[in-house]
Amino acid sequence: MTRRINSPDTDADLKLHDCLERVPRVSFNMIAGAGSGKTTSLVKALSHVVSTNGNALRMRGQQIACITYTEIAAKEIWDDVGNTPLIHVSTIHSFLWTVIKPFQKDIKQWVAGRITEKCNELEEKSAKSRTREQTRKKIAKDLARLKAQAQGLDKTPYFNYGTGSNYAKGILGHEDIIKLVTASIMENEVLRKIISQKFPYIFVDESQDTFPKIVEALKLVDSTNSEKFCLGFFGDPMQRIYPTGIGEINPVNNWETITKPENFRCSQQVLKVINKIRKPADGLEQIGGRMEVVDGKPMHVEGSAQIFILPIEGEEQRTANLKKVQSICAKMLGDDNWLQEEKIKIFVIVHRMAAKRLKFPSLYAAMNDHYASFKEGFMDGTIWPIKPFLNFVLPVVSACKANENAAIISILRSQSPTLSAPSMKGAEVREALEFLKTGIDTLVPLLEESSNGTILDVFNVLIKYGLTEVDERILAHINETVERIETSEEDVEEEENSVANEVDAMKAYFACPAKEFWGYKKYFDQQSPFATQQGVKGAEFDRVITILDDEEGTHAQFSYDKYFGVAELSDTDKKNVREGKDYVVPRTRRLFYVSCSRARKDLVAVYFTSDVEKAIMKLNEENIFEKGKVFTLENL
Ligand SMILES: Nc1ncnc2c1ncn2[C@@H]1O[C@H](COP(=O)(O)OP(=O)(O)OP(=O)(O)O)[C@@H](O)[C@H]1O
Repeated sequence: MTRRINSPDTDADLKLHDCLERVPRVSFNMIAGAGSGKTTSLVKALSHVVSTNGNALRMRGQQIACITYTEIAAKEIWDDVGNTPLIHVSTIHSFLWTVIKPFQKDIKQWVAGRITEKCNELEEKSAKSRTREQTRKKIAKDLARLKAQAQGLDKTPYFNYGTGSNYAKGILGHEDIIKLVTASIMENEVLRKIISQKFPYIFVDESQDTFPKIVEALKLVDSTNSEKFCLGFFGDPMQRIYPTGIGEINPVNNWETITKPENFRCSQQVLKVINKIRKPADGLEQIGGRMEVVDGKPMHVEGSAQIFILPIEGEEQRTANLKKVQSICAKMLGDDNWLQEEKIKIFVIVHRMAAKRLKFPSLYAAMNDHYASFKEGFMDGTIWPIKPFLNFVLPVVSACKANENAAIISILRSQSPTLSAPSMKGAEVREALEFLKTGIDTLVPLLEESSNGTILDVFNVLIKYGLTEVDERILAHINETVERIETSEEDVEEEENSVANEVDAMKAYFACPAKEFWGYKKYFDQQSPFATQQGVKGAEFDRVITILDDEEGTHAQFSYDKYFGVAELSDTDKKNVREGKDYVVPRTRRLFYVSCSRARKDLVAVYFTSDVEKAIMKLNEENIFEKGKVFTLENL
């Protein structure tokens, strides 16, 4: 068992354990600030149920469900609770799929309805007089595709869950899974009973970012079988990052609300900063702070928190200044770890900034700037254009560099179409291996640091030597057989997802230097010091640099200049304020809160702004960082 399980029970833990033991069961909502040990309480609750009720659950074939926001978080919790089969830890999509997958007949029926719904939407759009001819052409194609899929449904034997829906292939994407399962739960009492019987406990971590529809559906499962079912949410509305998240969850009458006043993560200086950031939002002030045993006695960790306000300047100058900040911190704090990449974490607002610094800017731009459908899957490595690199090129070239011949042969055996010919025997195998060796000898130099080889060059080698299967969609773009249909500008979503954009993205992708994939891989494997401010929820690090830079961000959602009062609010912002809606200032405050609260010991904010003078004035007024902890270019 790990540290999390071993940390002492707090009052909140005792209250929670009481909810778990009471008959009839009591659902609860744990709401507490950053680093207060919500995930720790969750892990301890899981362990508590296993030890008090495990045998009964085992006998009835029941499990405790724990829903996390990311696969990484799921793995961490899974490791924490010691991998027991009584606990089902997964992301929400994967959990919902577990719930619905036995009902294949109903899924097929729902898909048929969904296709009809999509067709109706398209037909309505096509019928509108302002729809342009080009858009109509695309709609006609989409309609034909959907109708073909509807006809092919009978032949689809089984539906599965994937990243994007492809009904003909029996794949349901994330969006469809959410729609399908929430609708089924809301409409079907039997399904609700089945869920609560199979999973008599369902816990949701990071509940502030859960879709409202899912919360509603789970609440209904709770009320359907409340005597024997326990639903528990663990969250912090101040840490809501995504606009689709529910934020605050309204408890139902008989639910317990559990709060945690402490912060166990942050040093004294960091705690002061995050309390001040939070003050204008809901005023919650955490107490305590990180403890360490010094000379046998538990002591508060003092730590440090400072901000550097620097001019925007060019990209190179910014990178140079960031290095200088690290040097100053090393000197000021007497800690050389600030100079080592693996000992610090740098939070950027968008991946693009990390991409520039890790030397994959064109690859990033190709996958982000043209075609909306590629964006999301690029950063988690799930989109089809990059699969041959992740599954074949990078592992093979790495194995070549390390002289691991057995690994190369094993990859080729499982992937190479040249080797898969059923008739291959004796001499033919030898010849094929020679041929593949020539292919690999041609491939490796294309990925060298000194090479100008492009991604298209790499694909040509893969195809010529039959090193690995290349997806039909990639082949179609290489052979330029994908028709470039322009869409009108009247529909942004349509525009972002048009075939023309896919063609542009693939063209830009093919032209990228292949060697950029090394930087991408480092980032993707989380081996670089960079992470995004949105992506670090739930994590913690000793030394944190968080970069506040509106120039780098293309997100209109966040603006540090507006947050600090350096830039004026736009008319839309003002309208949102008047209407009491969420807007850029609270949104940026929450992002700032999440990133600063990741620091266990030292926190450095580096704020790049076009108006340094005004920023200094505003920060001194705000007093988030103590006097003497606001530095400028002169201090570097
Ligand atoms: N009862 C406790 N005693 C001592 N340390 C604790 C306790 N609970 C949690 N911690 C430590 O505090 C840190 C934060 O815990 P945890 O990640 O569970 O907090 P959280 O509330 O889920 O954080 P966040 O919402 O900011 O992601 C971890 O290092 C954890 O080990």
